[in-house]
This record gives sequence, C-alpha cells and structure tokens, in this order.
Amino acid sequence: MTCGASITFDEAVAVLQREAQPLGVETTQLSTAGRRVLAEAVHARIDAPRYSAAAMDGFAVSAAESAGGACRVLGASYPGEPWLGRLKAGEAVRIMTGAAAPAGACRIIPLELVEENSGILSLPQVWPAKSHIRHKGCDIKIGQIMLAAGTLLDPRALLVAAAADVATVQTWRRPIVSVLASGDELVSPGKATELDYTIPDSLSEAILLLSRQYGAKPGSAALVADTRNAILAAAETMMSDCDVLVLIGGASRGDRDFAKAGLRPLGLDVRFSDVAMKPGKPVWYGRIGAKHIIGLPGNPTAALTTARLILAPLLRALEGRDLRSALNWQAMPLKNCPELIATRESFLCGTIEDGSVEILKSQSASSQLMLARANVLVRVPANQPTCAAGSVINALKF
Ligand SMILES: Nc1nc2c(c(=O)[nH]1)N[C@H]1C(S)=C(S)[C@@H](COP(=O)(O)OP(=O)(O)OC[C@H]3O[C@@H](n4cnc5c(N)ncnc54)[C@H](O)[C@@H]3O)O[C@H]1N2
Ligand code: MOO
Repeated sequence: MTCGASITFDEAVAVLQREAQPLGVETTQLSTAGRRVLAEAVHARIDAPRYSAAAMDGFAVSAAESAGGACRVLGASYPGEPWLGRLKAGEAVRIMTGAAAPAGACRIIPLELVEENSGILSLPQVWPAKSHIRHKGCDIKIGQIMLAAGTLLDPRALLVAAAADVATVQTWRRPIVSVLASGDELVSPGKATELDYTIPDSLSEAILLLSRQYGAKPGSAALVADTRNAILAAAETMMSDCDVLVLIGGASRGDRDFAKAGLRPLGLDVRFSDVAMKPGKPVWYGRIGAKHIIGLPGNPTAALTTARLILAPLLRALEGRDLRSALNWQAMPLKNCPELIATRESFLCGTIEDGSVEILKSQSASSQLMLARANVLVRVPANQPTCAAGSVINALKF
C-alpha cells in the first residue's frame, strides 16, 4: 500500500465480519420488538382465517340454492359472534365480513345483490363470480414458518408476528454503545463561548444517534482530557456496561493522541488501524475481551464517515444481521465532475438530487457545515484522476 496505510477498507470490513458475532438471544414482548432482529423463526400458532369466513357483508346460502330463488333468513353471523347452526336448502343467514361462515354455506351473496322482505331473501338471477368465502387456513396454516430467523421486525414483519398469535419473540440482544471523547479543547455544546480556545464536542451525540439508527442502545458518554490516565479511567468504568466502546479523537500520531495507549493497560488488542481511506485513515478497531473498541479520528467529517462505514456495519453484525446490509452501495449517475486525485480510496460527501449525485465542493475531513447538506457518501477508487459527469458511481445513504 502506497499511502502509509496498512489495510484497505474492504479488508477492514472483512475483519469486522470475522470478529462480530451476535451478542445473545433474549425473549422480547411484541410491544417492544419493533426494529429488533429475530434470532429464531416465528411459527404460526393458528390458521388464518381461523375458520372459513365471509369476505363480504351479505347472506350465506347453501349449495342447494338456485340463482333467482328465495330463502328464509334464520339469523345473523358477526365476527366474534357466529351463527352456530347448519344451513339447509331454502335457508340463509345474514353475515358480515370476517364472520364465521355457517356450516353448509357455499357462498355469500353481497347485500347489494339481494332484497330482503319480512325475513324472505330474493336471490340474484345470476350468481356472483366468487363465493366470497375465505376458507380456513387459506392465508396461514398452523405450524408454518411465518418469519425466518434474521428478519428485521419492521411494521410488516411485526404484523405477521402478531398474526401468528405470539406474545413474545426471540430476538438478538441489541448492542450497547458508549462514547468516550477526548480532547483538552472540547466542552459540551453550549459551553464554548464561556472559555477561549475551547470548541464544542460536536461528535458524541451524533455518534450515539447513528448507533441508535443501526440498532444499538445508547450507553454512557464521557468527555475527558487528552491524557492516558483520563482515557484509561473513563474507559475502565464505561466498559462494564457496554458492548461497543467508541473512542473519538486521539487516533493519530500527535503528542497527545492517546486513544490506543490509554486502553493498552486494559488489554487492548488492535485488529486494524490506518485504513487506506480518505477521510478517516486513523480509524482503528480492537478488542478487549468480548468488548469491541472502535477508535474514530477526531476530525468531524472523518469521524462521522468512519462511524457510518465501520461502526454501522459492526452494529448490524452484533445484532444478528448481515453486516453488508449497512453497506448497500447503489450505482447512481454523477451530476458534477470534481477533480479527485487521492492515493487513498475516497468516501466523499454528496447529495442526491433528481436521481443523480452531486459531490459537494471543498471536501475536508475537518468540515462540519458540509454535513448539513450531505446525505450520501460517494466511493471513489484511489488514484482516479477524475469522474466524468454522467458516469456511474457508488453511493451510500449517509
Ligand atoms: N503527522 C500526522 N498528523 C496527522 C495524521 C497523520 O497521519 N500524521 N492524520 C491526520 C488525520 S487523517 C486525521 S483524521 C487527524 C485525526 O486526528 P486524531 O484522531 O488524533 O484527532 P485529534 O487530534 O484528537 O483531533 C483532530 C481534530 O478534530 C477535532 N476534534 C476532536 N474531537 C472532536 C469532537 N469530539 N468534536 C469536535 N471536534 C473534535 C480536534 O479539535 C482537532 O481539530 O489527524 C491528522 N494528523
Ligand atoms: O483521513 Mo483524515 O480523516 O483525512 O483527516
């Protein structure tokens, strides 16, 4: 590798794929299972329809009837309040959509096709094309697999799980992410005007939100000075109740870049660092026992870019999903034609407009305002002199 990096982005993702195993299974009430990932398949505990049921509001009649004939109306069947007798020739039962079709019913004649006078029903001259009866189990059969393990419980899947008549599902445990930012210049947002040479920590809340968007539960957040001891003390406390600890800043080679050094006494085993990507080269990943540690560069665009490209896939894998579901690059036409010569593979901020991507001007790892406009990352191979407008590039939702 020519740019002082030790690993490509794709190789880094392969390391995450090997390292990130789902965290464990827990029983989850359906009421809190939304956006969780199934660790076990959901099987139907009931048929649907559970009984043969009317698909229209109308009258149920037996096979003995002829079009144009007449029937005596014996009663009514409502959802939850069925008519329990057996229909015979010359008999009809008023029935509403979803109600159990009486035994012996062979079709439902919609209300608008019949006339009822003093309990006598005049049948239409021509039968409707459909029976308007939904037969027991025609949608779902008891015991059948409704949702496979690995399914994300979005609104559609949650509906299907509820239809299976389950109160709880087995889901993968959500990773807990804590964020430890270091920097003598950093203060909580809202405090920077109080002291010269301070700047707001613009990253901690953003990284926690991104983590939530990728399935994690937010853990704790801390902001500490640029010393080994401060990082070590905070990390030691924070590691007791998180699965992923994200360090922000101190990732590079400066006199006060102590993110890795601070964690070494805890047994940090670095699995990769110095990734051939721009921005974000100093991003690193390691383990301390079962815990996953990610070190993001301090430059804000570099940090959020690497959080999207490294942290998000890690979280997906820890929650039992395919890690690549966080890296679904989409081929899109490029609107503008920037000068792009980088010895590292680049991940540039862009915006999607009218189905094509515009790469934003003045790309900088330290930029913050650019992130107000960016909604995609554009992947550009290393050493590519330029991308022609109209050429197809790979873009990722940011
Ligand atoms: N000699 C070298 N210098 C640098 C290299 C290198 O390879 N050799 N890499 C550069 C690259 S690339 C990046 S990216 C940065 C990454 O630096 P660090 O991760 O060590 O980050 P810091 O030095 O702590 O901070 C950099 C910059 O970001 C600001 N920052 C940090 N944390 C936050 C935060 N939570 N919110 C807002 N802004 C933050 C910080 O004030 C600095 O301005 O290193 C290059 N240098
Ligand atoms: O790689 Mo750094 O993230 O360019 O500033």
